[in-house]
Amino acid sequence: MNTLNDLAATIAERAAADPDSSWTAKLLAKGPEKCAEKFGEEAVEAIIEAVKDNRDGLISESADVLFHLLVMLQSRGVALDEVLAELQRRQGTSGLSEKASRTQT
Ligand SMILES: N=c1c2ncn([C@@H]3O[C@H](COP(=O)(O)OP(=O)(O)OP(=O)(O)O)[C@@H](O)[C@H]3O)c2ncn1[C@@H]1O[C@H](COP(=O)(O)O)[C@@H](O)[C@H]1O
Repeated sequence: MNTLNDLAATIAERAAADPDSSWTAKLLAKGPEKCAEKFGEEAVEAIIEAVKDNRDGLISESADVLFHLLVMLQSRGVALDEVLAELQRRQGTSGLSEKASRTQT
């Protein structure tokens, strides 16, 4: 998890950097919609590798997905810690129980 935290900190720093000097700064300068679009593209690429059962491709594309997720969060001012806190809150709650509680009327 340290790697993700370190990457989120780098991305936050890049928000104030010159777009000509950094891919992250360049993407952030294009706005949240572009960051979201890029995240979607990377997610689709990861899906394709998973369907193809290409292990190395899935690892590589998953790294792209995580990086671009963090850029998208940065673009909307959401901290990684907020997402981790939500995951922490869900710990111990079965996904099946949670789904059942939502579908009951
Ligand atoms: N983890 C990443 C990372 N993963 C992917 N990418 C870049 O994301 C870009 C998008 O990938 P694509 O496959 O879409 O390539 P593309 O050239 O845009 O292709 P198309 O637009 O033509 O589809 C590529 O340029 C990758 O290099 C990343 N760029 C940066 N980081 C991290 O962010 C740090 C800061 O990077 P800079 O902001 O560039 O200084 C780096 O030290 C890394 O730790």
